[in-house]
Amino acid sequence: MTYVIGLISGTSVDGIDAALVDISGTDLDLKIELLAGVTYPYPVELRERILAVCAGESISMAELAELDDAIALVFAQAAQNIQNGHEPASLIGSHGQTVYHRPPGGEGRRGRGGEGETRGQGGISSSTTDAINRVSTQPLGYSLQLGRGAVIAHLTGITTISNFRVADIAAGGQGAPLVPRVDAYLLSHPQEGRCIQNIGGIGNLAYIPPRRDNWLEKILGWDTGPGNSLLDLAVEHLTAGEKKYDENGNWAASGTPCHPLVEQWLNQDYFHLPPPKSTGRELFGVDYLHQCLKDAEIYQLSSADLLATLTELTAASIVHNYQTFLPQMPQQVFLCGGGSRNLYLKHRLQILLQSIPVLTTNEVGLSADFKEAIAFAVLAYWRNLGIPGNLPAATGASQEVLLGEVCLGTRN
Ligand SMILES: Nc1ncnc2c1ncn2[C@@H]1O[C@H](COP(=O)(O)OP(=O)(O)OP(=O)(O)O)[C@@H](O)[C@H]1O
Ligand SMILES: CC(=O)N[C@H]1[C@@H]2OC[C@@H](O2)[C@@H](O)[C@@H]1O[C@H](C)C(=O)O
Repeated sequence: MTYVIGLISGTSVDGIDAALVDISGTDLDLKIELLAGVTYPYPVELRERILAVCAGESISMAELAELDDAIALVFAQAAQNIQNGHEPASLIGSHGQTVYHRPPGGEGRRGRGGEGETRGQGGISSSTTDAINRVSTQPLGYSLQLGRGAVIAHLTGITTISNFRVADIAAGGQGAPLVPRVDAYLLSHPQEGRCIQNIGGIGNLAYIPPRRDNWLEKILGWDTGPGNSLLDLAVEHLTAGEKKYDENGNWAASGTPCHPLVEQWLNQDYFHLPPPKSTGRELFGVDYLHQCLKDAEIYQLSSADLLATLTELTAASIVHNYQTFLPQMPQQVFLCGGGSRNLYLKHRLQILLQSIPVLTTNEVGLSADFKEAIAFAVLAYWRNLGIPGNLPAATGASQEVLLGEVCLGTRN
């Protein structure tokens, strides 16, 4: 029995998902039990500051330091609170808050894994020379998550693992998505091929073939495009900030999607980029939404029609990714993330996927709301055991690497 806390706030910036998880096993025998799952909302002012930075607002180094301090503090408080009523945890895996993500080679383009190790004649190895030359011609990705682990470890007294993305990026990967390896070990099926589709601010999938033969080598994953980010921004725009999202998709359900607009938007580069690929609000954020609003003007859409059309973009982009980049369609699709609560979006996905059942991970015993937090608890647990956490087939990294930097707590 190992009690681990997983902490994450994602691209929706809706709050800190905290999960207290009892973990056992290592990979094929990995087992988790969710003991507690709570989303701790950000203080309003802090959320606004984070969203401004995510939208590209310039801030000074002093402001960046203050923001990191504030985020680390609320993450540490979430770690303390999630343990109430339970045995203390021995480890924390904290994703932190993404405020900037640049895929290798710049936005929307894929990274390239490194070459294998070939020793030179003395001096530094030729692979080191190759790696240095490669970085000078093919820039690495970059991903910044605030809420540094050292502060969380000090405040909680618990060893904290954080900054999970940088090692994969250093190996030429996208640094995201990182959950596919966890999804594979927790949600594979002996006969059924499955897609585990997260719908957070950004959508991302893990494709898990049936658990037979060399199935582990065939697992795939990448970011499909927008999840809720454009929808949330549109609702905030339409309600002057009164509402943050479209509850159950009810508003969108009262409208009609404009299919010519969806086709126009699906023609954009990101949706045709072959995996590995990752994205964020840098692409599917405020500027993208403003362009969508301009595109929509000629169709004179109602608010409901606009939301129905943005919902259709999310649904159609997910299905487009499956039809274009998967070796074959899955037998089942399991949704997770807050978007899995959007009943209209789920309905549209079911219509577009026809006979392929669209379920949620709740129906296979894994919390759709806290799966990402659980995943970072598992990634920290693996890091602590010296087990790599990335899936090179998903991120494009040149090799498996240990994910996360370890900050020792005083309590253990
Ligand atoms: N009842 C609901 N109806 C419709 N949408 C909902 C509902 N509950 C949550 N959501 C959507 O889910 C979003 C939060 O989802 P989630 O917490 O998975 O995002 P995230 O983890 O921050 O994103 P990412 O996975 O991209 O990092 C909300 O902003 C909202 O758009
Ligand atoms: C840089 C970053 O935070 N990316 C997120 C984002 O949110 C969803 C999608 O894009 C995913 O790739 C990733 O997070 C999840 C937890 C991942 O790494 O698997």
